Parts: sequence; C-alpha cells; structure tokens
Amino acid sequence: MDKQLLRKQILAARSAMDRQQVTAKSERIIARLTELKIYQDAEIIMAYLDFRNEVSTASLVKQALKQGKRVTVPVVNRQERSMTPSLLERYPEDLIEGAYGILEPCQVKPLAPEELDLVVVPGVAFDERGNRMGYGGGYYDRFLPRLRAGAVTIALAYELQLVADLSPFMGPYDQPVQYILTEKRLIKCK
Ligand SMILES: Nc1nc2c(c(=O)[nH]1)N(C=O)[C@@H](CNc1ccc(C(=O)N[C@@H](CCC(=O)O)C(=O)O)cc1)CN2
Ligand SMILES: Nc1ncnc2c1ncn2[C@@H]1O[C@H](COP(=O)(O)OP(=O)(O)OP(=O)(O)O)[C@@H](O)[C@H]1O
Repeated sequence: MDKQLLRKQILAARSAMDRQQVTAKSERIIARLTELKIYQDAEIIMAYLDFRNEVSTASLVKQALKQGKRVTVPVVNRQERSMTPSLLERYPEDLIEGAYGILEPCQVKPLAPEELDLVVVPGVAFDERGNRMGYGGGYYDRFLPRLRAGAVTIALAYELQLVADLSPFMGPYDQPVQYILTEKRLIKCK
C-alpha cells in the first residue's frame, strides 16, 4: 500500500465517527492526559486546535488555562510551511479561523519554541515506535527539531489511527513523537 492510500483510509475511518464518538473518546484521552506527570509538570504547553474529527483538545485548553498554565497554539505560515507557537489567553474568545480553516489566535503573541515544556501533536496515522504521518505539509517535521532537548512530545490519536509499521513511509525529515495517547492506552515510544 502507498502512503497516500493509507492516509486516505485512516482519514475515512476517522471521518466515519459521529460527534458522540469523537466527544466520548476525546474526553477519555484528555482526562488521561491531564493525569500524566508530563502534563502536570508542564508550565508552558503547545496544543493543536482540532479540525476534521481529530481528537478534540477543547477541554484540554480550558483546563490548562484554568490551572494557570501558559497555553500556546500553532499559527501557520503557509508560504514558509512553518508554525509559530502563539499565546492563547482566552478560549475560545481570542480565536478566529486561520489557514486550512483551523482556529488561530486573532492576535499573534509568539513564544520561542525553546520555551515549550510539552507539545501536544496531531496526526493522521501513527505506529508504536512513534512514527507519524500527517497531512503532508511537513509542519511538525520542521517544528519539532526546534524544541529544547528536555521538551516532551505527545500525540493524541484514536486507536483506529494506529497502524503496524509506518517506517517504510518515513523520510529523512520525519520526526517521531515520544508518546502516543489513545482512548485505550499510553504508548511510550522507542
Ligand atoms: N489541528 C491541526 N492543526 C494543525 C495541523 C494538524 O494536522 N491539525 N498541522 C499539521 O501539520 C498543520 C496544518 N497542516 C495541514 C496541512 C495540509 C492540510 C490540507 O488541507 N491538505 C489538503 C491536501 C493537500 C494540499 O492541498 O496541499 C487536504 O487534506 O485536503 C491541512 C492542514 C498546523 N496545524
Ligand atoms: N525540515 C524540512 N525541511 C525541508 N523540507 C521538509 C522538512 N521537513 C519536511 N519536509 C518536506 O515536507 C514534506 C512533508 O511531508 P510529510 O508527508 O512527511 O508530512 P507530514 O508529516 O505528513 O505532515 P505534517 O507534519 O504537516 O502533519 C515532504 O515533502 C518533506 O520532504
């Protein structure tokens, strides 16, 4: 099977979930995330803002803000294919629709990638080694190498997004994640 076909199949399975399933699984995933020491220890996090049936991060962002963590979300530069972590102070008041229809802060308040303690990563497909396939923009592949060495990366995914082995599809730029959290389990990669 080729990469495009695999991406299409996983996206079809994810799209087939209804709102109730998305909400129920997402709530379980976020509840588990907030119990993890890597979350509790993190003072500055970057969370994606979900679109298209991704694991919903709404309750994560709300809780983190309430707990006094600094929350940043990606602001995309389509020309450069780059992302900037931008401080989000009020959810959802401070958000507007940005590139690809994904919500972004209406006013960009950039933080340096080195300041982040925890990065919550989206994706289309993963394997247990932490290999990740996204939408093909290479945004996280360009971004993750800019984190400081002590930063932690955790992907949120439904169990249906896990595949046996993505390594045949991985290239020189592809960045693995350290953890994958699903509605069933926490995977510590490599
Ligand atoms: N919630 C969320 N935010 C994110 C990401 C993500 O995966 N999820 N990204 C993670 O990287 C970046 C956005 N990456 C994206 C890359 C491509 C497409 C997209 O719509 N691609 C077209 C097909 C290709 C094309 O037109 O060039 C498509 O899927 O229809 C969307 C988002 C930054 N923010
Ligand atoms: N650091 C980089 N410098 C230059 N090109 C890069 C870099 N990282 C990735 N790319 C290129 O960008 C494209 C990304 O493709 P790939 O399918 O790996 O993205 P993806 O991981 O699925 O997407 P995303 O990270 O946006 O979710 C590839 O053509 C890759 O060669």
